[in-house]
Amino acid sequence: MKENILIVEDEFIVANDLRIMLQKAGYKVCGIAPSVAKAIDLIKAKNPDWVLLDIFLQGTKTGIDLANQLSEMGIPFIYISANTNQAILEAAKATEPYGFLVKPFREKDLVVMLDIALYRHQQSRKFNQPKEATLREQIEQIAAKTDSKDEKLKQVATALQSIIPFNCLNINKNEASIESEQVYLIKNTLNIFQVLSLNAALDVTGVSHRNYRSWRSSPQDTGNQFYNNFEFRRLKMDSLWLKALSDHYKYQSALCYDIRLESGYVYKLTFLSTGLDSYNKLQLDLLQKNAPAFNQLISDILLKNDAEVKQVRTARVSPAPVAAVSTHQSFNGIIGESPLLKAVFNKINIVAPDETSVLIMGESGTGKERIAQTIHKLSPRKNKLLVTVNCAALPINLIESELFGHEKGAFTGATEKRTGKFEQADGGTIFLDEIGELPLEAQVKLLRVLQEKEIERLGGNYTKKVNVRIIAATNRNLEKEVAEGRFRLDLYYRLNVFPIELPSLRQRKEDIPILANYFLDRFIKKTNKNVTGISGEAMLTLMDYDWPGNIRELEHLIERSILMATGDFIENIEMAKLPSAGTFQVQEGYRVRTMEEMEREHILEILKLCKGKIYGEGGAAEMLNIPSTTLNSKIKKLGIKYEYVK
Ligand SMILES: Nc1ncnc2c1ncn2[C@@H]1O[C@H](COP(=O)(O)OP(=O)(O)OP(=O)(O)O)[C@@H](O)[C@H]1O
Repeated sequence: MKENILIVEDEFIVANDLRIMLQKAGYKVCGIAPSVAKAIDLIKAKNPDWVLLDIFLQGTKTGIDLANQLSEMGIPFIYISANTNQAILEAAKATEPYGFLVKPFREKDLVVMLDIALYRHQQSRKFNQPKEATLREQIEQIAAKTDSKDEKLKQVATALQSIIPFNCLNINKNEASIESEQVYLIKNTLNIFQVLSLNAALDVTGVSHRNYRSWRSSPQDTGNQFYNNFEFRRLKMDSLWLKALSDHYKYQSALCYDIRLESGYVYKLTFLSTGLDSYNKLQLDLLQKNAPAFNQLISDILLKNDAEVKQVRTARVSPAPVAAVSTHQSFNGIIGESPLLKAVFNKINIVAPDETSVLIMGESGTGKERIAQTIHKLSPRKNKLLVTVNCAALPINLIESELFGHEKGAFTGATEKRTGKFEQADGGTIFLDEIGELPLEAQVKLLRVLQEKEIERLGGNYTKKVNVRIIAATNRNLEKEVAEGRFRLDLYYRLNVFPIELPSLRQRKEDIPILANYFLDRFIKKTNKNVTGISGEAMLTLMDYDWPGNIRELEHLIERSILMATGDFIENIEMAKLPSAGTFQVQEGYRVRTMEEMEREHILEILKLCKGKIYGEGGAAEMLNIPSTTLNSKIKKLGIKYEYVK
């Protein structure tokens, strides 16, 4: 039995057409609502599994207002609207729908959109549940320990990082006087959490008790809300204490959430981050879902011990020389302990045992391939092959034959039958690196492998079932590739079921010492140099750099520095010079575009500019100065479709 769907649409004819299409596709339609109020009534009465909703409806409320309520109720939804105004699309996108279908649409588009949406929803349900349970369990375990309250709070702060990254968390009883419970969990430059009482925080920031008391009277009604960038600056104007704290520690965004205890007391959680744009609605939803865990944190840890919170002063410590040691704490060979990386480990643990496709996103050199290897190693497929394909390195005319194989005589030069990478990976995993470089024709075939689990060799007229898990990686923004017609939307949705975003090295600088130490240890074993460590000064140089080449750059730099070192320690670090403007450099991993690709991009750009018009005055043919018949045949040959131009 297919899902029960509610249609929220004020145009009766459109709603009725939709109903007929859905029923034909086997779905049950539990009602049609022309307004948000009616939709809420129907949701209560009929309990739909999904909602299809238009944006502009009868009454004052829009589909976007309803979408926010649907998220709170945990009901997935898809927009169906004729509206393509950018600002409205942005607002709709922020509600995180499972899809957006632009009217008018074909019946086939609706069915495909729903099919993909259902699939993604099933997957996200599967992966979200254990995450919520984990935080509750973790806090339960920490609360049960015999450690001191400060120690427990530090452990909680670390555990929380996988859900909400922050540099400071303030837990504060509403309407608290200066003596009452409030605590600051502050991450210092060495990535260690410190527990500060209010008095200690005042001390560190140099704010007097008198000032604080007078500032406290200023309105603090932050509610459940996030404040990035400009909003954060405005928030600071409302609370001078927040301003003093944030200016001292350089916080630039906040996420506020109120927790009501059974006793009726309300505690305010304020997460602060040094990032400009660190918080979003998704994290507010996560806080809401994890409210019982925070309740427990306050009741079972914060309020358990009435003794004064020990004052710990922050101090900027210059790192001591780091000596190379041969034992490294690692997560299956992935070095690093930053909360951002730990969040990645958490995701790997969740997804590795599953069959789901994984999409790893991150800048070049952040370790995407290493993550793929670890997922394979921790999966039930570990005893089978992990086949790696670098899509960017394949010659464009051989990509399909490389991936799917070919029969003898399939094309000129195909003198032998060839088994493709997918067949080689049968039973195991295929890692498709730089997936954003895959041409559209190969994308269609890849989609087929994902949907039907079968491949077709070039020149073969039969299909073959394959059982392959797909891990893909990209350093491109695939959403942008989709928007520009270079990447198929349906393939993107299929691949993006379980995204893992790898932070750049500059986002997790606290990992630099441990990584540098790891590479140092690895390389000194290979040389006969007597280098035993990195000086504190040299380490500061490493910490101050921005690392455009990420871990790969650090790895090469340490190798070079060992060779250059003259004493026991690496004292001098010579950072690579960035190419000066105007110098053309082919970076590692960069693929030179073929003439055909450049031509395709150029034509697409002009077509967009002419809004798809080919012939006549102001048409693309005129702009490109070629006959429209030539342009037409190029469009066909290059596989440019009308929908890419819109
Ligand atoms: N966390 C880590 N611990 C230790 N070494 C790492 C880690 N991450 C990456 N490396 C090393 O850094 C180098 C670059 O990593 P990798 O090739 O996985 O990056 P990538 O993101 O796939 O790069 P590209 O996008 O250029 O393909 C490799 O030598 C890898 O072994």
